[in-house]
Amino acid sequence: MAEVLLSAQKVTKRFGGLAAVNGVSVDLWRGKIHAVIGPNGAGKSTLTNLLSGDLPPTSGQVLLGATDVTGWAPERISRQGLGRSYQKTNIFLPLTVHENVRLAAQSRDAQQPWNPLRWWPDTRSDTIKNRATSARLESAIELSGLKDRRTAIAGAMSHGEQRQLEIAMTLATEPQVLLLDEPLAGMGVAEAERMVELLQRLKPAHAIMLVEHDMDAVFALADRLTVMVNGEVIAHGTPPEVRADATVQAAYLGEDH
Ligand SMILES: Nc1ncnc2c1ncn2[C@@H]1O[C@H](COP(=O)(O)OP(=O)(O)OP(=O)(O)O)[C@@H](O)[C@H]1O
Repeated sequence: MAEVLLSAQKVTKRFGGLAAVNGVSVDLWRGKIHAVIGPNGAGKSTLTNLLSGDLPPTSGQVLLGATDVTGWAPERISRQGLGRSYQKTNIFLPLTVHENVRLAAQSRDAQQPWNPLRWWPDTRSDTIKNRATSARLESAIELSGLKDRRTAIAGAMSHGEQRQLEIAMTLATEPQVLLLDEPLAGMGVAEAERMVELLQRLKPAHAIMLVEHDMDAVFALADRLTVMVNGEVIAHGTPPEVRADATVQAAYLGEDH
């Protein structure tokens, strides 16, 4: 049976007098893609930041599995199993695909200060740790579809491949929950199709929240949608339910969808 891996309950974020996110609740299920859509300034990025710990909520609660992570630092939430990609690429351009993903995989080890084996150089435990890191690294490269590009310099790759690499780096930390902020932004048709395939590959093992402006991709991928306008949820449901919603039609989707 599918499980809820992340539950945001009535989260609110105020910036002075502005409620950028106002009492929003979202459940993310393993094996499901939950898209959050809305016009510019609707609060989608702010909501993502509240779930990842990049911003503390003014009120409300965020549960990761059974753990209340409200107010935790992003690194701690990441260790607890949440990975996110950002709108702006986070990769090291002079390094290869392999080197970038290795850094991300190693960052997971470096994030375990309580692990006494971490300080033991050249021992069997070190070898075991390195093997675990390598396994994470290889599976992230494979899953992201970059197996044949492992020696490519990141800065010389296409925009679409750079976004794939960013997802590979997120996967190297072995997240259960993935928050993806506009993974298709700026892509051509072929690149967007490749990214849609990648998201479909990631779906079975992860709970995914997708913030995306490309409505064709959203309606092709999403199991559930939340529609935000001015920080508020104006509709939520399955793609057919949302498409048929008169408020959504008027406020956002227009007549094309
Ligand atoms: N750090 C901040 N300080 C003050 N206001 C902010 C801050 N971050 C966001 N806002 C405001 O909060 C509202 C929601 O912004 P947000 O970036 O979350 O929207 P969005 O739906 O992600 O938009 P877009 O689709 O353009 O990325 C906007 O009015 C924005 O100006």
